[in-house]
Amino acid sequence: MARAFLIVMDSVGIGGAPDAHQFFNGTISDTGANTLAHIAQACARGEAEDGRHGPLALPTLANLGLGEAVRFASGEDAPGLGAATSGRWGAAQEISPGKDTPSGHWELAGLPVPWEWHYFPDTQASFPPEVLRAAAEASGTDGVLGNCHASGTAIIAELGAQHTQTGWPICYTSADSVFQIAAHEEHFGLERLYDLCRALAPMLHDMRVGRVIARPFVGSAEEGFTRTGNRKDFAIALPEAVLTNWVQDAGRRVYGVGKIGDIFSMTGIDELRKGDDEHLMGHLQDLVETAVDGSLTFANFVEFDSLYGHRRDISGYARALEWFDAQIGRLLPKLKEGDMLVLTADHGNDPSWPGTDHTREQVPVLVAGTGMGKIGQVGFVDVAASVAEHLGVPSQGPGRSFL
Ligand SMILES: O=P(O)(O)O[C@H]1O[C@H](CO)[C@@H](O)[C@H]1O
Ligand SMILES: [Mn+2]
Ligand SMILES: [Mn+2]
Repeated sequence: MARAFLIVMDSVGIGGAPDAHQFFNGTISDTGANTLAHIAQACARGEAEDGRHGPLALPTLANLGLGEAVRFASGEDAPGLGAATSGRWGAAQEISPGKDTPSGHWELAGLPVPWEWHYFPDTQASFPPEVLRAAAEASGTDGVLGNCHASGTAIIAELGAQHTQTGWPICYTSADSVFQIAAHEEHFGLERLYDLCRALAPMLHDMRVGRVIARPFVGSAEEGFTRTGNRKDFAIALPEAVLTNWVQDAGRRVYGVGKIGDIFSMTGIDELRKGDDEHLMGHLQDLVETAVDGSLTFANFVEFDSLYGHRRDISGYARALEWFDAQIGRLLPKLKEGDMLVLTADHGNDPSWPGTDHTREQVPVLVAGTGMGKIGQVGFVDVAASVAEHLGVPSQGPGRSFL
């Protein structure tokens, strides 16, 4: 029986979103942002030489049609990424009014976000007094630090010492609909940080804030502060059934890999495997060998976004892409008869763009296992419809299969 592997390369956008101009932060819009093309162009110019060298080398993804998808979506060149030779390729546009992880994944799973997210303003005080009061009360402190838009690594460098002295949690946000709380794992306590996030989540979800995110860190003022892998997202619940539910309701098994569990609040997921991207790749390789007939494996590889996109690290992003490409190259020959593997993304995060936020872009849709050729223009929801059709389960969303 057919199996499906749906793999999200977090933030690997390919430019060309027709509504990019609407994503304007008061200084610059996302028009022209192009994560993949700008990385490839920087590599070709010899400007991404940290831990790697030369033009971007993604032979497996290029064979599946990644270079073609970039050129199709945006008209921009992706040097080093030649013509498709083995896969089916297209470019997908998002309609949800958000360029964040939940919006992208929900829509890829067949559900465009049916509401406007609440965003906190990029002003001197980002959060309203009642939210600040609730945060201080729930943490048992006299106040909170931060209360602003920030990069997570920058704000712990700036306020980490004050946090360990006062015990006050660091609350910050971004261009996404998020309320993030950074706190020291030992001084403040990891479980206490999770409890704080859990306590605040209902109030923030009622305001249509998509996620409350625990951002624990360790270290000292002398040695510097570093975030740990114990990040935890408390996401708003999905208002309707999505691909994972459709598959599960048809009596099939659904494997989640990485952040998928958090993003879908575990709805429709039978089994979740977690870890850093290297471990996730091990889980994926294992699932290609062991996932049961008729199953869906839904994976997210987040480090493109979290370690390199937000940090505006072009070399690091290129290294991560080259590592990922080599791993997928090892995995494809292990696919079984009847398997379909789809590679896509949830939004952009152009490391050459000003700021540290996501960028509104189209995303690639690369399909292995169902022949080759151009799919062309599709919507995010069409990914869910296509996976459902491949598995032979009823598609309940607005998408149309491109198979
Ligand atoms: O700068 P850090 O803390 O990594 O924050 C990033 O992580 C958040 C959640 O993915 C995004 O909204 C972005 O702001
Ligand atoms: Mn994302
Ligand atoms: Mn992100």
